[in-house]
Amino acid sequence: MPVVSQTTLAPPRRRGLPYVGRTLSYVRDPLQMMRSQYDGWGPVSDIDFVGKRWTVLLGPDACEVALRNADKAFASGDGWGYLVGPFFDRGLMLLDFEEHHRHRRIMQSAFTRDRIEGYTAALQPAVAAGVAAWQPGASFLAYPALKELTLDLATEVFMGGADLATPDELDRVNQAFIDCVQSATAMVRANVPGTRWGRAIRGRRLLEEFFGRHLATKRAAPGDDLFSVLCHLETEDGERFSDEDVVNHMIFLLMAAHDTSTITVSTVMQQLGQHPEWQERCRAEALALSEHPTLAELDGLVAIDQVMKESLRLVPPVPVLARRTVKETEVLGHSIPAGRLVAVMVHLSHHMAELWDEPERFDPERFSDDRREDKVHRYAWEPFGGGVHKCIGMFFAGAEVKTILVHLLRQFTWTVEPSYRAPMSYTSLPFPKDGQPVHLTRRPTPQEPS
Ligand code: HEM
Repeated sequence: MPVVSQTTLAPPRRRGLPYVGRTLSYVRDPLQMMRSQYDGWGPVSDIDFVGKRWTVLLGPDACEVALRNADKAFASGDGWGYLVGPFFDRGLMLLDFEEHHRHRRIMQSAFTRDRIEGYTAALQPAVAAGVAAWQPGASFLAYPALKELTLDLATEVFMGGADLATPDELDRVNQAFIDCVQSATAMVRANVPGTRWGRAIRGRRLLEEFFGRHLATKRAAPGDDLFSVLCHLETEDGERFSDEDVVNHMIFLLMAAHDTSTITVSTVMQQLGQHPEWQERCRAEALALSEHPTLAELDGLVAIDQVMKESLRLVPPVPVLARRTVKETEVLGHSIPAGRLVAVMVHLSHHMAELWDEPERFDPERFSDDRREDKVHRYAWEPFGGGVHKCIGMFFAGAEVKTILVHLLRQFTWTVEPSYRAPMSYTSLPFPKDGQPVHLTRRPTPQEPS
């Protein structure tokens, strides 16, 4: 049966500057760029972006077609591959179809509830100590402090502790990740010294060498950290990851987990700093938990959960998902040829007045049981994506974000100017360029948790 019907039209094309196209508009203000694209050109249209022609999908109906991928026309690896492929080569998100299914089946056992309970337990002392070391002040830069904290947590939970490497080496590993991620919107996409792409190539080499060097130790002794777990996973049919697979998956997992969780907590801190009533509600929940909250306790949080979801709505850490068509296909009456890069712009769905009541307002209760605005459309709220590539670390991410928030709320209070709008960078995953200052104060008489 033909997938593309006789009545389909090519998507309308919005022309921009040669080669650069709409890249600068996106980097300046992605939401504004998406809105103007949707209002003027509809849910399916073509643009030039970072040197290529892309079909842009906007709104939940169009995003759903690509993410559900019913006719298996959209490949993730070839889409993301254009943006960050050489640097996250053969990470789970870069694999497709049968091969993706096989690797995801093996990796799934690293993300069972039991495993996440183990990782969450390992997080608790590390978060408590990390947060306790913060030096409060009137212009405390929340974002870099959170980034350092989540990197330390990744070292603990993903790699099995700081014994693996010296602080200097960990700094180099961190920088290598940053270089790899920042390649996404590079205009020069070749190994030219001094360019983002060139730095990313060196970053990838450093990461391969780092994980390759520690692999034998992890293979030799089973442990509870993710690196060891990946080395020892085996399905019922005896399928395991090769050494190369483990290195590729580790590099991708650390990238996938790090900036995403950091920006989520950072957005929550901004919002709670501007909405003291919500900060107090969340603090009351945090103080009611045991010293080292279990996964079940974190699951029972109501206000903190709503605030986290609302922050992920306002600032989705992955605003656009990349795909490439492997055959001609159709989206909402528009034909898309084989081989076309496709940008699934989920960010806009989070801000559409058709889906959300006053979308620009911070209103966590929209996620409460009696409102559930996110249920208006299956793809209205999609910070973790959808379909077969939906984030495998979603539940772990929730546990990590909540753990950090619980410890922050117990140890500190903070405020943020009501008029403050974070100046965001969108050259890779979003982050506040000014480090997101907050007025942070240690709580005078921290109540002992019950
Ligand atoms: C708030 C934090 C996070 C957000 C918002 C997030 C978001 C996403 C999104 C949107 C995707 C889908 C990409 C696509 O379809 O193109 C994804 C995939 C993925 N994420 Fe996350 N992520 C987060 C945290 C994590 C963590 C903590 C881990 C691991 C511990 C992780 C591991 C992965 C992996 C392996 C994939 C690829 C899944 C596949 O292709 O089958 N993520 N994530």
